[in-house]
Amino acid sequence: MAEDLVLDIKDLVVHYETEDADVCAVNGIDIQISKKRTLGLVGETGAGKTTTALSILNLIPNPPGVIKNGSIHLDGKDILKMSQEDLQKVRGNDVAMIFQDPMTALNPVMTVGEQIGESIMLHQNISKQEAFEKAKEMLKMVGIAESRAYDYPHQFSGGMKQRVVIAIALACSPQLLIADEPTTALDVTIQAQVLELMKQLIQEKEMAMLLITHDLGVVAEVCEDVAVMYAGRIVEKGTADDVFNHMRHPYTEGLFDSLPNLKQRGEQLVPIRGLMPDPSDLPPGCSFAPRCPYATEACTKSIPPLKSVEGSKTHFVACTAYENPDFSLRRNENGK
Ligand SMILES: Nc1ncnc2c1ncn2[C@@H]1O[C@H](COP(=O)(O)OP(=O)(O)OP(=O)(O)O)[C@@H](O)[C@H]1O
Ligand code: NI
Repeated sequence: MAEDLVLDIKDLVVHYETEDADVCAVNGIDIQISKKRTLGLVGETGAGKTTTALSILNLIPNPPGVIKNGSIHLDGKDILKMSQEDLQKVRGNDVAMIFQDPMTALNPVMTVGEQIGESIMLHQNISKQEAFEKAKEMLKMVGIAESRAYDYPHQFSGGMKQRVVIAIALACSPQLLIADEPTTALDVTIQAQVLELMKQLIQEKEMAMLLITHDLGVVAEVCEDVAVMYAGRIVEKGTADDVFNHMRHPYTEGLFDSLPNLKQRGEQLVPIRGLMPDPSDLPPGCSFAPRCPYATEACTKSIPPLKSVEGSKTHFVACTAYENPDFSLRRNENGK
């Protein structure tokens, strides 16, 4: 297991120190991802997901961003201690990142074949001609006819553009693929196809993937492991089965209750009351306490650590309520 570890983040703390505030975007998180596995990082807007992703490439804009603490090992190498030169190599060869809007990653005045070919040439010492032939193969791999290599991005639909972006990302055979809301801009049916493709490629190429999303439906589709992030902390993590079928954190329950598109739900949608706290002014104790239907005074006293759930090696939760051994979430009561 340990030798398969691709990404190992320990106690990462990232702030944005702006003129008028100290934004505590990421407040001490741990993430591990092994080969052939996908971890879904879920949470509301502003939870710190993208900040976490950018940290992995040491791409936090500085100023105002500052990585205050932590280590990030990629295949055993500490990213945060690397020289700029080594970092550049890692960015091109070991990690690839895909964003929500495929157009930002594509050049409108180059054919997609040329663009994929260019990415291949950055990593392999081959001629333009050979790279173009390989680009065609990559297109086929992502389900696009080879003949389309001669077309320009605007001739493709949104879903196909994102497939092209995936082909470019995979041209360097990265060990880790970071996908930040990769399908949010796509239609639901296309979304499922692109996710299915990514899932299949992770297995085939023996990569690891960090999939960032606010959509638990997407996580259910693709991820073996899940980390739920709230106000810069991971409040619950585990296998998809742990988090979907045996959830422990009131925030996770809140996310499920407010979700429109998960199969097993017959109930009414209930949004989580209130808003996530301002990360430059976090409340004392558990950050979710002000919105939590189960919160007691104890929850506002100290920040609950992420503790392993009794009897499980994979499931962790950060919630003071479990100091009472009889506590259980409303959703779990019937199932107990
Ligand atoms: N350059 C910046 N300067 C100041 N604050 C920033 C900067 N970038 C992000 N933040 C703040 O850091 C916090 C975390 O932002 P981040 O983008 O990591 O969240 P996220 O979980 O990815 O959200 P979303 O789902 O909206 O993409 C937010 O409060 C955000 O406003
Ligand atoms: Ni984001």
